[in-house]
Formats: sequence, structure tokens, C-alpha cells
Amino acid sequence: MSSSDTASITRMPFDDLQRLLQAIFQRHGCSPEVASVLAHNCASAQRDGAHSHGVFRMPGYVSTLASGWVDGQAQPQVSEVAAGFISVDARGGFAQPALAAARERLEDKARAAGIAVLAIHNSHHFAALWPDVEPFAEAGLIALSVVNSMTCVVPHGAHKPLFGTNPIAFAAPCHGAAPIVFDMATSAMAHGDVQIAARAGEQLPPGTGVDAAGQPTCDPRAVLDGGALLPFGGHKGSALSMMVELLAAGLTGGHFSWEFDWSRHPGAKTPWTGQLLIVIDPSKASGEGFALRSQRLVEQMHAAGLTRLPGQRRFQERAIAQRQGVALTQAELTQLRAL
Ligand SMILES: NC(=O)C1=CN([C@@H]2O[C@H](COP(=O)(O)OP(=O)(O)OC[C@H]3O[C@@H](n4cnc5c(N)ncnc54)[C@H](OP(=O)(O)O)[C@@H]3O)[C@@H](O)[C@H]2O)C=CC1
Ligand SMILES: O=C(O)C1=NCCCC1
Repeated sequence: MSSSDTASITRMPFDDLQRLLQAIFQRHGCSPEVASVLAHNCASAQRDGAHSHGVFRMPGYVSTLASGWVDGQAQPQVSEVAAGFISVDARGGFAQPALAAARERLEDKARAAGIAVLAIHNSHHFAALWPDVEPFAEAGLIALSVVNSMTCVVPHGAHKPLFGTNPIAFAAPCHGAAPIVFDMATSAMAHGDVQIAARAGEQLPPGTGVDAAGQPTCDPRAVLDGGALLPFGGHKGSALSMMVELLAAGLTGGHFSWEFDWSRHPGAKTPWTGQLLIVIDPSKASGEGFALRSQRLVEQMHAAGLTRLPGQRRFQERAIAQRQGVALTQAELTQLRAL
């Protein structure tokens, strides 16, 4: 948010925001079930100050639904393909309702076998990934998820974009504290943050992207208009992005980031790809207990001088929102009401 945005902040109770978003999703063609899942996801991102995937995304959801690119009424088909492996065909709908349809069975399998995998394909993911993993850690489990997006990242050492911004999210329980959660794009910056920088007229840090001629640029417009992003951390981030393509698309049967063509659906913004979740029950491991060991690690990190854990900023923003309401700018509120 720019300083002029922060000057116009208004606050809304979480439930009111969720209801407003649910009404928007339903008005634009989602079933009540799908609308409820997406509204909770998007309101949670806004509550936690995850601005690149909060209400900023609503015009994109709406234009995508209008374009016919995604099915807002899809009913996911869940198949238990092996003792520890569930496959979900999202049937061209959103990934979150597909996860919701399989969540209970995934958790049961993880508790029974110690580990379980959920492979979602034929799905659209347009959101932050942490809401998909955090609830497992709150239930005492460890969860890892990956999702691939649309071609906009040049692999390290290559000369044209191929990968998506391909985030990885991880959540683990920690004794006496909030779960340990990280969620990060494998690109130097999430595509949403490049759009936000362009809108705010801000420059990007060096090393974020290239222009249409493949030359380094700090201009977000040049990255968005024919240019591309770079992986974070050179060959290391590039390898992680490749891993996400392999797990989220190669393994699930979803589209790789370059495999779908939305050109005949003007307004389409949601990548039609796949998502993988791995859930582990740490109570099956030997020793003093995983959550206690997490706590010891965190204590040592603090003793080493660390002042901010991944996820900590979000939890702090959430605590403020729970007391005062979810922060929205006047412009965001006006846009939501128009939608
Ligand atoms: N659906 C999709 O296809 C895609 C979705 N995304 C989403 O975009 C969102 C933003 O991604 P990205 O911009 O890479 O995330 P950030 O770089 O903002 O943050 C990545 C992680 O690092 C933590 N973190 C950030 N700064 C610090 C710090 N100084 N010290 C310790 N921890 C820190 C964050 O915690 P905290 O949250 O507490 O700040 C977060 O867990 C994610 O939710 C991701 O899932 C991205 C790409 C594609
Ligand atoms: O911010 C990103 O990067 C993306 N978010 C939603 C899906 C497309 C990529």
C-alpha cells in the first residue's frame, strides 16, 4: 500500500468482508459452495495483510469467470488411488474447493499411514498458498504444498520465459506458539507484487526481471508488457521452480505453466494447472515430540538474534484485524461494492 492508500484505510469485520466477497463470487457465476470457500480464502489474505492475494485479486476473479475460462460451479471428483494417495479432478474449477472436498480424507490418511499425498489437477489457483497448509499445522500435522502458475519466469541460464511464479508453502506445529509457516513464490517477486508496483509507479529491485528484449529492468511495466521475471537466488530458485513444475503438474497430471492457452478467453487471469499437497503426521516419528523440537529450534533462532519468523508478520496483522476489523482502502471498498 502506498502512503496515500494508508491515509484512506477503513476497517470491516471479517465476517462482513467474507459475506461481501461471497455475494460477489455468487453474482458472477460461482455456486454457493465454491463462493464460500473462495470468499474465506480471499478475506483471510486481506485480514493477514497478504496484499498481493487479497481483495486486489477480485477484479481478476470476476473477469475470469465472465470469460468462461473457469467453471465456478465445478464439482470436484475425488479418487482414493492408493493407501496414501488421493487424486482430485477439479473439473476446470478452482483448486481450493477441490482441496476442501478431499481435506478430511487426506488428514485421515495421513494420521493412519503417517504420510499422505493429495494431487489436484484440472484446477485454477489464483490465491495465496498458506491458507491451504496452515490448518493442517493447527491440527498438529506438517504440510507442504506447491502450485504452478503461468509462464512468466525465465529459468536460470535460459533466454525465454517458461516457468510460473510457482510458490511453495510449508506449515508445521510448534509447541506453545503459532504454527511455523512460510509461503513464497520461487520467482524473485510474485507477479501480483509486480502489478502492485506498476500501479503505484514504483521501481523493482535490481535482479527482479527482464524487459521484452531480455535486458535487466527495474520497470514493472516492462516486466509485465512482454518482459519476464527471474527466479529468486539464480540456479537455486530455478531448481525449486522446476521441482514445482514436476510435482504440481508433472505428477498430478495438471498443465505445466506453458501448456494452457487462454488467448481465446479475454479477461482470463487464473492459471489452469495443478497442485500437490504432502501431509505428514509427526506423532509417528520417534523422540520427544516434533512440536517440542520445533519450539527448541525457534528458541535457538531467537537466541541467535532472529527477530522475525516467517508467518509472524501475518499473525500480527491478523491479531490487529481480529480486534479492529480487516483493513481496506476506500478505493478497494468502492471497487468491491461496484463488483
Ligand atoms: N497461486 C499462485 O499461483 C501464486 C501465489 N503466490 C502467492 O504470493 C504470495 C506472496 O509470495 P512472495 O511475494 O514470494 O512472499 P514474500 O516474499 O512476501 O514472503 C515469503 C515468506 O517469507 C516470509 N518473510 C518475508 N520477509 C521476511 C523477513 N524479513 N524475515 C522473515 N520472514 C520473512 C513471509 O512471512 P510473512 O507472510 O509473515 O510476511 C513469507 O512466509 C504467497 O502467498 C504465494 O503463495 C505467488 C506466486 C504464484
Ligand atoms: O502473484 C503471482 O505470481 C500469481 N498469483 C496468482 C496466480 C498467478 C500468479
